[in-house]
Amino acid sequence: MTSVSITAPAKLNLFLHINNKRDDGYHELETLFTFLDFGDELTFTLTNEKTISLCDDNYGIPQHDNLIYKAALALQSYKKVPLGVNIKLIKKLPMGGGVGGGSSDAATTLLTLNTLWNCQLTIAELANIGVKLGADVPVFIHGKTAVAQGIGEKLTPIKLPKKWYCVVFPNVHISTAEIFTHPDLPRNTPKLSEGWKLAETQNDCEALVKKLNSEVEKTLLWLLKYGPSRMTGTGACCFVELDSQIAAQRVLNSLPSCWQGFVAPNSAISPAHTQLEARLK
Ligand SMILES: C[C@](O)(CO)[C@H](O)COP(=O)(O)OP(=O)(O)OC[C@H]1O[C@@H](n2ccc(N)nc2=O)[C@H](O)[C@@H]1O
Ligand SMILES: Nc1ncnc2c1ncn2[C@@H]1O[C@H](COP(=O)(O)OP(=O)(O)OP(=O)(O)O)[C@@H](O)[C@H]1O
Repeated sequence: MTSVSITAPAKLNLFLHINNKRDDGYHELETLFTFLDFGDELTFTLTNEKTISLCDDNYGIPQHDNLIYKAALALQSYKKVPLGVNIKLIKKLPMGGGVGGGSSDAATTLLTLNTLWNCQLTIAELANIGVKLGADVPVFIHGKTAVAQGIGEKLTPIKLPKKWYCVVFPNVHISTAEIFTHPDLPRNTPKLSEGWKLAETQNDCEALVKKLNSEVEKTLLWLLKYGPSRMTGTGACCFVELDSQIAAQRVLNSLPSCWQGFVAPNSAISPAHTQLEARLK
């Protein structure tokens, strides 16, 4: 049976501005997404029955709630696919960490099964299925470093220099919904003007998350020793950007044992796309 392993990469929000709250409760954002060359590992094995099954070393998410299962089911129903799949997940990305693990798993599932099940959907069609699973899924489907607007689905690709990141998970899981519904969240950052500079941006969730979670505040302060530190998404992961692998690894080597972390370079194209393309050649 055909079997293929593909990475579901982490993302970082290099900045995250909240411009407005919409009537449906979602927020208008401007955010810069970059992918990291590090992520969950998903192995897909096709089956002749229509069953979709997931094996995930018990991460505590029931199968029917898992975004991987939901993504596979959504594509199978949309294209009336007569085949099934067994999916094995090796989870490396912290859940509720702001690195988009669940969304990335869902996007990698849609991209890979589109190929393995020969669905022939376009990227736009897959993103349309994906956005119903989460606001972050489309950027992983498009797979290019981009500034996102809307709720995160209107994407403008952008080029960034290669950098290395040390990403730290302070062992607190933060609910995205809790932050977005909090009365103290700032929601009126003006839209970016032409010629904006990264140094003039911020993460609008950071002050609130720091106030609610002292571990996040401690992590940001600790990282400041090595360079400007920032939180990704609604947290809890925080990162520092460095010019070399050696410098990033040095930060990780001195990480207090109460936190976890990883080092990775950014990747202009999502590793999931690069791996799938290499497989198709
Ligand atoms: C904050 C980010 O991580 C930035 O990348 C994302 O926008 C969140 O994306 P996500 O986790 O895929 O979000 P969803 O699963 O769609 O939504 C989680 C929760 O966040 C809120 N949410 C999400 C995105 C957005 N633009 N406005 C929101 O208010 C939703 O009301 C929902 O209650
Ligand atoms: N395959 C999956 N991996 C991780 N979380 C999943 C998955 N499927 C469903 N979820 C649910 O989605 C929630 C958010 O998970 P995720 O790891 O994507 O958070 P996050 O990194 O904070 O995302 P974001 O930055 O997009 O808000 C989890 O708490 C979990 O309940």
